[in-house]
Amino acid sequence: MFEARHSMDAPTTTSADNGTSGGGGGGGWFTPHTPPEPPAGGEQGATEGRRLAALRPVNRSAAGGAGPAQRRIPPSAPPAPSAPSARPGSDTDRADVEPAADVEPAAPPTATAPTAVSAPAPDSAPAPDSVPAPVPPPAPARPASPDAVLIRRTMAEVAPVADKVTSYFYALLFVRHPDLRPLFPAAMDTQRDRLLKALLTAAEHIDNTEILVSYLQNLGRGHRKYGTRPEHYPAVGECLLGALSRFAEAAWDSETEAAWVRAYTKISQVMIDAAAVDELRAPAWWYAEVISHDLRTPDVAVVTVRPDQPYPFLAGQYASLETPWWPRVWRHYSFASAPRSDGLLSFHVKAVPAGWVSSALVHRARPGDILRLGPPAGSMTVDHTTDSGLLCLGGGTGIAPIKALVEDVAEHGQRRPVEVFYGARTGHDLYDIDTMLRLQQSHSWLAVRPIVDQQAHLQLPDAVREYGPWDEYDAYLSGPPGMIRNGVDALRDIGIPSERIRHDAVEDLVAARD
Ligand SMILES: NC(=O)C1=CN([C@@H]2O[C@H](COP(=O)(O)OP(=O)(O)OC[C@H]3O[C@@H](n4cnc5c(N)ncnc54)[C@H](O)[C@@H]3O)[C@@H](O)[C@H]2O)C=CC1
Repeated sequence: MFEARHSMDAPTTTSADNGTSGGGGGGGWFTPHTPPEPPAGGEQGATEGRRLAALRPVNRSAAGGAGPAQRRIPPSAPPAPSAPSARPGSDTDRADVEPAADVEPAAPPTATAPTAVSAPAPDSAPAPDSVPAPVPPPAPARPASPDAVLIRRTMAEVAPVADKVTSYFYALLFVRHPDLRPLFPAAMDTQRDRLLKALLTAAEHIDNTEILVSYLQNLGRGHRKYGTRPEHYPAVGECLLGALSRFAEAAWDSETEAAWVRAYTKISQVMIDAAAVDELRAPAWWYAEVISHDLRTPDVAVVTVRPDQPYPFLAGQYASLETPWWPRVWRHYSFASAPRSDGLLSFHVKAVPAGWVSSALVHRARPGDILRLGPPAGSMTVDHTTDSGLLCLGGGTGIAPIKALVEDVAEHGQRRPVEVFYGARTGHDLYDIDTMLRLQQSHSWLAVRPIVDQQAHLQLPDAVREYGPWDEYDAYLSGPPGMIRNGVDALRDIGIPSERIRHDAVEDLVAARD
């Protein structure tokens, strides 16, 4: 729940679960814009009192609020946040996967799971030597557990009224627990949108402990930056059950309620435990000062920042990022370089209409501004235990992590072939082609092929079919959701097995315009 993704946080996945499951049709999982309905009084108070006790996870955390790292003072005071004057739209630059691809609004833990569960992530914060293992092929389907059956039945009933359930849930949460309101962004549209999507995923994956736990651990760690504390979880669970029982009347009975209580207790416990472990070794967030701001086109900027503390990550991963102008609104951006000796991080940001964070980063951010960074996430990383070639498709600003992967291969000194297909709508949109061509000049194992839609009269995935063979290659895709979907189809068509195709989960990339 809760914040789904990551948001994901934006989970990375292989095409074996390409993130297209669930939530795509029907009930408006991605675009609810109806105003919240007021909660219908306290009619469920007594029942939910019982639930509250049942939902309370064990608090194993040594902490509860911000640890020492969170009490840091930014190098210089960020500008005073201003209240949003318009709805946050979709910062489609990867990140918003809030989609809008990137939105990652602050939220207390709402239980949840990704609509597309990501490839298992490492338990610990990524370190340069902790490359995630390749994702194993999916296990053969097992019969659903009784709890999963009940949960899915609930989800099927609420799917057509997803907007209402989401609105009701947040209304309930903020009326009953007004102290939690400050953890969320001022405008809640995107957050409302994410909740049920996450629930749907939880329902779909409740039996898949390995993947679910891994996802939830990431989610728990990622929630630290919101100020989420263990005691928030029961409140969220209570309101979740309140909303589900109201809108899934036909399916709801004591057994169903018990199944949800078990599921939520498990979900919240995994998140709380992961956050507690993470608290011992990493800050909940990093302050990062903008060091340079390079406007490459009227709407694409390369933003380079210096974190206030060491920031370990792997090439191919991404971070959530908050600007001082839109507090508690987070978007995901991929690191555009492999880790550098000077500790600087770069992001490629495209301003999109109604994309609050991306527009601020492109049009407002200047050297000296202070941003906040969440922990690194994602497993679209290079497997250095093999010498397979890398077939990389980067569409638009999706070239950012591809460039990082190329640098990573270069630093490891292996002579493995890397073929980069860099797609853009027009020649002007190939804003990073000079960098990519310079890399090609320096490395004989690297081939960079720009594909301009207007000139080639075809899009990136189709262009790849004309080259090859790709039998000895692992594939990496990064770009808009449509490119990922079509790219995965094209690559499977030409014989690359799903488990050798890596990309961030499509949900996390869903942009309003796509
Ligand atoms: N900024 C970042 O760090 C990252 C951004 N992204 C995502 O990349 C996207 C970049 O957006 P833009 O630069 O506006 O890219 P764009 O929309 O201009 O597309 C770039 C290229 O991708 C291909 N493409 C687009 N849609 C396609 C489709 N439906 N089927 C097949 N091929 C298609 C085309 O070749 C096109 O020229 C955003 O959705 C963003 O969320 C992904 C990873 C990292």
